[in-house]
Amino acid sequence: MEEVFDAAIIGMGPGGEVVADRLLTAGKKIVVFESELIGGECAYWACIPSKTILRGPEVNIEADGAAGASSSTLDWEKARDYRDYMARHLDDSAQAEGYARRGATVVRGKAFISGPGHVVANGEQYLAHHIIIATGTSPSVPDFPGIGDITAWTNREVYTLDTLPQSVAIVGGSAVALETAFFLSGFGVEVTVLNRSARLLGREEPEVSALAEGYLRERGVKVMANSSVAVGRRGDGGSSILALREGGEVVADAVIFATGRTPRTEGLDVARAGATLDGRGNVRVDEHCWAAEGLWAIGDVTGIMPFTHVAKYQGRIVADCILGRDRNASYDGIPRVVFAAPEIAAVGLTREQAEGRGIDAVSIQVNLPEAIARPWTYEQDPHGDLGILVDRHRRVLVGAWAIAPQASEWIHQASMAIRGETPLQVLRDAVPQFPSYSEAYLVALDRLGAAEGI
Ligand SMILES: Cc1cc2nc3c(=O)[nH]c(=O)nc-3n(C[C@H](O)[C@H](O)[C@H](O)COP(=O)(O)OP(=O)(O)OC[C@H]3O[C@@H](n4cnc5c(N)ncnc54)[C@H](O)[C@@H]3O)c2cc1C
Ligand SMILES: NC(=O)c1ccc[n+]([C@@H]2O[C@H](COP(=O)([O-])OP(=O)(O)OC[C@H]3O[C@@H](n4cnc5c(N)ncnc54)[C@H](O)[C@@H]3O)[C@@H](O)[C@H]2O)c1
Repeated sequence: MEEVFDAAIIGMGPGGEVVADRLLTAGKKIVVFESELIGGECAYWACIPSKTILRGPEVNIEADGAAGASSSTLDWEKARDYRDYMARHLDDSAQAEGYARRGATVVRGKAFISGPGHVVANGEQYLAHHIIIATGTSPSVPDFPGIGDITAWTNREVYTLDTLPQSVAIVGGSAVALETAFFLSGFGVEVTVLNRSARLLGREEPEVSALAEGYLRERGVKVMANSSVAVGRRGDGGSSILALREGGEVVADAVIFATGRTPRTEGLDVARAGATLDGRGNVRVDEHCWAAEGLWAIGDVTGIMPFTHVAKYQGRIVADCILGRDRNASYDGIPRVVFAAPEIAAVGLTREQAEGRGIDAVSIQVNLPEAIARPWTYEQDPHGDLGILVDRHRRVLVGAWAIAPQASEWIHQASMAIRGETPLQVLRDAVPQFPSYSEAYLVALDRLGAAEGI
């Protein structure tokens, strides 16, 4: 009789790994398929190398601000070597052995679905009661005349760089563009950001966009708004030249495309197991991440919130559902952080989104040095801002953003307040540590209360 697995996981990025781990812990028999490296985009070409390599420039900027400290020259070779160590030198053999040791069948190869409960890889067919699609995304690169003539990079090339270029043009204006601009400018590379819209981080509040752009410019990054590439060509000495639709040219050693992602669903044949794709190619799922009978999808391939923490969360949801613990996913209050210097963090709704949902929301922005002590003890030329958005009728927080040191950490208070729908009176009764950035929430709530009578 043919072997039937409890679950087949296609794609072993952070989402797939969480499901695999939970099902193995529960004693389930699983088969996992990975066409590249176990750990996915995040571990080798995205979150881990980028956050590792950004740390040096961040420390340097912070050292310049701290009384009695000073920045020192960054050592690219040492930073690069540590990045490579953190990205496991692109070697996942320990991961593969680890899963095999725990009883999983590990298949290296590109898998596709041949019918309900049927997966094929390397010409072999595997049967499973549940199939989990966790195939993530690939970079989308715009097509324009001459793109083949220039040095075009995506996150893959940038986060495995061996030698730094002297100059780059970054096309895009969101998380990858900003983090990459901070990283490269921190290491002395001349950076131009070509953003096709009027503002950076266009899904966030306009205040966030303006502050982010200001910090980028402070680091010497040239930001060109409303700019898109018409034609590319190779210049003398091997440079890449971009002619812009709006007129003018940008010359750089390389062009980095930070222009979003495309779900990896091509050739997967999800329809054979009853799933459907939306207009962008994402697998459609319900609140359990259920796509069809015996078929689930998690992570970036769902297009819901393309972050590692969300892929992992959806992995927990699916594992629980498969293990008979019915569970719904909720996407309220999930943090969105750009690891720049300072960190840019946001959570919940923007004013525009709140208005779109018919919420009567009021907001306030607090400049941290003017409101609390921590920025002054942290650095000599203190900076930072917090914005909050409150539902006037329900008297709960519905959104927040912070651009300040360590904002990726203390934004979680807003995250919990939004997810738990904590009443304002409870938030006002909180007793944050003195002197900490967290004190800013109290100031914001008090000022909003005084201004709006809530
Ligand atoms: C530069 C950059 C920085 C980022 N930084 C952060 C960050 O700091 N924090 C954060 O939360 N998010 C970050 N992200 C986003 C994060 O990388 C993704 O949200 C996350 O990797 C999604 O995980 P996933 O498991 O859905 O997919 P992936 O990590 O893409 O993994 C999918 C896996 O499936 C495999 N696969 C695909 N098709 C098949 C097939 N047919 N058969 C077998 N295997 C297949 C792939 O090889 C891959 O290993 C960043 C993204 C980029 C580009
Ligand atoms: N810290 C983090 O959590 C983190 C860090 C990096 C990336 N990510 C995630 O990775 C994913 C990819 O990030 P991203 O910044 O590449 O994508 P994105 O989809 O967030 O943004 C794409 C950007 O490229 C621009 N763009 C798209 N097509 C263009 C074109 N033809 N010409 C010029 N500009 C164009 C868009 O206007 C936008 O600014 C996102 O989901 C992001 O959330 C997360």
